[in-house]
Amino acid sequence: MFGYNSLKINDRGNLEISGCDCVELVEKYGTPLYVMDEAEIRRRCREIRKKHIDKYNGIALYASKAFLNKEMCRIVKSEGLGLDVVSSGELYTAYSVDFPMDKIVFHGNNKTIDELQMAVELSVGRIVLDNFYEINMLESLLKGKGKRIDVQIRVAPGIEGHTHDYIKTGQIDTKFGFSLQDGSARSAIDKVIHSNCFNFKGLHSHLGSQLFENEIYISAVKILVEEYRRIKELYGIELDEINVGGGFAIYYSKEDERRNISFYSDIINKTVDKEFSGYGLKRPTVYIEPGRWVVGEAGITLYTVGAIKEIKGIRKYVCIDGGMTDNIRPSLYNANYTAVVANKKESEEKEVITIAGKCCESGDILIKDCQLNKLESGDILAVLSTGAYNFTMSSNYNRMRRPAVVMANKGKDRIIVKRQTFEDLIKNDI
Ligand SMILES: Cc1ncc(COP(=O)(O)O)c(C=O)c1O
Ligand SMILES: N[C@@H](CCCC[NH3+])C(=O)O
Repeated sequence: MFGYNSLKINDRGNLEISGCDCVELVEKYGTPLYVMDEAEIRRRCREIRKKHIDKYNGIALYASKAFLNKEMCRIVKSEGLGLDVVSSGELYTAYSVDFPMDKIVFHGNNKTIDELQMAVELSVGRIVLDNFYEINMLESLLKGKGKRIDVQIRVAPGIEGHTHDYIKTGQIDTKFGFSLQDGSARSAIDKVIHSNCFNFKGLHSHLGSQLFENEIYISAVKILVEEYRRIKELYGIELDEINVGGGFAIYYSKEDERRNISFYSDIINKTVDKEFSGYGLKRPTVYIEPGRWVVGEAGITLYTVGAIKEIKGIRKYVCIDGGMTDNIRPSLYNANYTAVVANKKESEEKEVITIAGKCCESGDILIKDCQLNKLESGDILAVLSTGAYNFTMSSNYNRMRRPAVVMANKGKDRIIVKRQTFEDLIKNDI
């Protein structure tokens, strides 16, 4: 269905995800409900293993901000990928299930002293240095301990991807990393090389998210290799690693083309081969950090249709029992999604509707003007490709309770995150 591996319509006319009937899932767990296809997540992890780790001797970190909870950590651990974390909360979640700490890379543009301390104490694999404030804090922490840690330095290469402004990160004007244009990256490199607290492993750049082109990674590698050449010339050092970040795109709606991992990993690795050998430099280990690509298409959200309001000649609103609290992306980035009716066969009778959430915001619209089967109150609606940046960006606005997350796997389902209760909502209130 739409080329999704996870989804099909079964004999009853119901949507099925990884062999689980969505109507039965709703009867069992209620709505709104996030459902993730475990087999699809694992298939994607294995594709990354085969097409990047094994093929190019590379390293892949799952960017945990896309979708994280204890069970996801266990899956990533069992598939042998590393983890990119950006906060002590993400790190703690991984720690709680014995995720191998040496496979964790700690990012972030404003890590606190407590976070750095935790990262050092737990001996995470790499810290990605983002600014001078952090370098100084880490040095003072490490000096006391007589410890040296492995670091990468994040640089902003000064190139712009074709994606929403809010999810571009490679341009000059960004809060992330050291600028290559104004000399701050070079000062940071100098400081790190001369410090006896750090083992400088390589440079990191992340260009943005939902990037459909792969040429942008060629540009990034070409810019970064210049620095590797300069570092060798100036300091006589050849760095072991290069980290090109994540950003690989997925299918949300019919404007999007589906990308496989090789579309990105081949061009990245081949460019690294060519550029580094071109300068007579040793080939560094290539790190990639996909988040969305691993989980995005493996997830759907199920809703129950409630109120339906038609403004004659203008618009028909079909309201669902969730909205911007479980999927902020349409309101935040004008993101497009695809919806399907999950509890009845496709019929001839179609209509153009706008799917609205139940929050007190006019902007709480999940999909504007989409064509669907005629819907009635009580029908089940599925929004597709919600596996990334939905659960992790959910909120309690309007005191909505965060939905449960169910893992579907070849006809079996299990709850991996419980639905919040009313008691959860007030438990920290004094
Ligand atoms: C440093 C870093 N790495 C990886 C990612 C993962 O991005 P994506 O989910 O687009 O692959 C992000 C988020 O954009 C990021 O900031
Ligand atoms: N949260 C964003 C992507 C940002 C990724 C993290 N740097 C999204 O939903 O598309």
